[in-house]
Amino acid sequence: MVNPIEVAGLSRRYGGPQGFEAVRDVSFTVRGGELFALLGTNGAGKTSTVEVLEGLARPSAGTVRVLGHDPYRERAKVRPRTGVMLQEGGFPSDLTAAETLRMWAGCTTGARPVAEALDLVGLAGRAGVAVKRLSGGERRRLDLAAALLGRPAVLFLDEPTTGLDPESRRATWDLVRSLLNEGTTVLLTTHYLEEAAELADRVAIMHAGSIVLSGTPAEIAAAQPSSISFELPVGVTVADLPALSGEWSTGPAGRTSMTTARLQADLGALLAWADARDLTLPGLDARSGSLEEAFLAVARRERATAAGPAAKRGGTARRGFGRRGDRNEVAA
Ligand SMILES: Nc1ncnc2c1ncn2[C@@H]1O[C@H](COP(=O)(O)OP(=O)(O)OP(=O)(O)O)[C@@H](O)[C@H]1O
Repeated sequence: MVNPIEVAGLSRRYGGPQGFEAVRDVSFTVRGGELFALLGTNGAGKTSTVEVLEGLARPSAGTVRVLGHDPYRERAKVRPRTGVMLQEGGFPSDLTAAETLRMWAGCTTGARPVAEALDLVGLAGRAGVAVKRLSGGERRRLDLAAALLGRPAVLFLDEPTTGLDPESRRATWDLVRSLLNEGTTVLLTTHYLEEAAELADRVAIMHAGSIVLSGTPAEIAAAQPSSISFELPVGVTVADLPALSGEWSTGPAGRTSMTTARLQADLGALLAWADARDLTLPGLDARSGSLEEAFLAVARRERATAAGPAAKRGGTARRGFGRRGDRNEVAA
């Protein structure tokens, strides 16, 4: 069976052949009923990638297939079976929420009843309110309702919960989970790592137009080192601490920390050392690697790259990071 989303060697350039390459040789597949999350810092190329999948732009190189079709050339075949929630919906501000969806339903094959779509996103009580009077979070939910009108087989969600309060965000997650259970395939971009960890079957972290890390959230987290940190007790210096598998260092906030691939053994040894001296380690924190750590490591490398002489994108010198063959993939 064909995967609902197939991306092979995708590149996207703005400004013609000599222009700026925002997406470079990106490949991934999304299986049926799966949620795939694209993560990355601002400007990493997520939206530029998703726009090609949505059929809004043509690739400069490579191929994309959505439900087995080219979403740009075969838009008429793909569009009725996909739902798209852009970063900005841009609905006319004088129409009410219900009128907006009715207008949208007019252009949608086999649309759900408007009342059902409003109910799904928790806006049933706001049906008669003009878009301009909805809060930012309510507008975001109206965008989602519009994307769901056509009962799409493939749903593109570009930062769907930006501006939502924590309760609405969780309600949206529940809705996305129920759509996944019904077999919908979802491509999500988000800046909320908790959201990706909650919802995604697989994630890819983009940097400077390329995928630099991909796998399940658990695989990515497990590939990150764990850490131990605490405040030095009075009268103790870093030199007094036991020698463990990592190096101790003291950060600007005065916390002493160590990264380790052997969290349990190192933590046990540290606690035994403290017990033997009757010491309390204030603010002791021990944590396993996380998706957030992986993301921050990518962002740190980005800053280091940007500070170096090879920082210019679109030029020839882009040393070391994110190049083909230089990827840090946890799993393909
Ligand atoms: N129309 C355009 N013309 C030229 N450059 C563009 C255009 N649109 C985006 N870019 C550039 O392409 C790069 C990728 O942008 P894109 O919007 O895809 O990133 P993103 O990962 O979605 O970022 P964000 O998280 O901020 O939404 C950025 O450097 C951006 O400035």
